[in-house]
Amino acid sequence: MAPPFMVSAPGKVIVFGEHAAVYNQPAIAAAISLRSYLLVTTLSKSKRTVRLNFKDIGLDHTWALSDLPWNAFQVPCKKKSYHSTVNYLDEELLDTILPHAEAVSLDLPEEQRKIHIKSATAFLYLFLSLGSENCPGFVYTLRSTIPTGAGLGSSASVCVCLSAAMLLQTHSLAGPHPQQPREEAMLQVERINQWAFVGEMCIHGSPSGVDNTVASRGAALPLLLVDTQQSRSTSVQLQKVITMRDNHPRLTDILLDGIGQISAAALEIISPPYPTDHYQAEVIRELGPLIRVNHGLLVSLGVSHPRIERVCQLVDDAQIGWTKLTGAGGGGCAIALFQPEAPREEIGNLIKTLADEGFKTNEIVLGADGFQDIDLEKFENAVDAQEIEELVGE
Ligand SMILES: Nc1ncnc2c1ncn2[C@@H]1O[C@H](COP(=O)(O)OP(=O)(O)OP(=O)(O)O)[C@@H](O)[C@H]1O
Ligand SMILES: C[C@@](O)(CCO)CC(=O)[O-]
Repeated sequence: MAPPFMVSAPGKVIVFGEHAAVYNQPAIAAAISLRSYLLVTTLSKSKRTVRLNFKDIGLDHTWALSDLPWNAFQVPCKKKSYHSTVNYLDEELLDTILPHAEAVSLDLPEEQRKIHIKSATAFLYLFLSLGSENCPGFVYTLRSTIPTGAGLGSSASVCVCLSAAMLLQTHSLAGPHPQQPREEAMLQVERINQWAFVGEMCIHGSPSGVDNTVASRGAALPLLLVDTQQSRSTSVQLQKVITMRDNHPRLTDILLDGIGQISAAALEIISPPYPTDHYQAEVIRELGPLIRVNHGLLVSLGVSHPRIERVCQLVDDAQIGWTKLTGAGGGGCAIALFQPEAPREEIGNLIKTLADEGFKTNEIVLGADGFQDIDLEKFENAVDAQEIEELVGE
């Protein structure tokens, strides 16, 4: 029996370019130290089931392997290989999956069940595409320290974990190992990324791929993250832009193009040679106004929220930095970049005011390390994000 193993992927913040990325504009995003962790346990031969235990969202469902629609995925014209590029969802395959995904959490309110069904759909699409009917039974236990629906790429990080785990299980990935040539390692990351994108399509409908790309590859920039604690769904925010574009195509395209130009300008500012300490301050001064303008355009697209506007107002009142929403908007998180000369005490006062008004703040650590030697039983039973972080040692 194969030993249990674990994979992990980070969340992200989009610094510039959300929404416009969906319309092929450039975007700049960074990985953060909040992560998802997926533990995969193989069952004994006699147990022919697959169990999804997504504890943070309260989803725990078991399917009999023989009940799943393997045949639909094996039809020669539908069969995908692990190295296939899949950039759309097959509606017929989705139809065969849906009754199985919709069998989860029948006793829960519709709002919560919707979240479970999305996760189950992404899981089943990947499992049936990459797995085989003769595989052993498995338990997939997921824990995440990334708040769900906060704009921090929780779904992409879950999808990267699922994709990486399934590619490992089918022996479609070699490594990573220290002697592995860089090109080979990048090819494997790209493979994980592509299948994660398939999972993202199951959850979001029409993602740009920026979230799963960051969760697969990583990147960096220091910021204050402010969680409005106002949950929302990315697909609803994406739909707002689609509707605006249907009603006002030229105007919407001007806004999206403007956001693309901001990302391109920001990329020039942060491009190599990377800023050393003595001109890091200059870089921040140049990026700051771009953050404010990018937010203004997102407000015009209709994807902000009164709680996000309150964060902008508090940072503006303190006159110590620039703010924008990050991710899909409609709630979720904002990011603040502080002026290099902003006094530490004033930043502290602002963080306190934000906390008093019910916002959760986090000075985010970028490009954090992976994990080692985790006690698997403690991991499964960890009560909350803090306990998971203590176990993984971040
Ligand atoms: N801890 C988790 N366990 C299982 N599924 C999760 C978890 N966190 C998120 N998901 C899945 O991701 C979906 C949330 O995705 P959504 O895109 O709305 O938010 P996000 O990814 O956090 O935000 P954004 O896409 O703006 O960065 C949920 O409906 C659920 O299917
Ligand atoms: C709103 C969006 O641009 C970012 C969501 O984190 C959607 C996407 O790129 O898929």
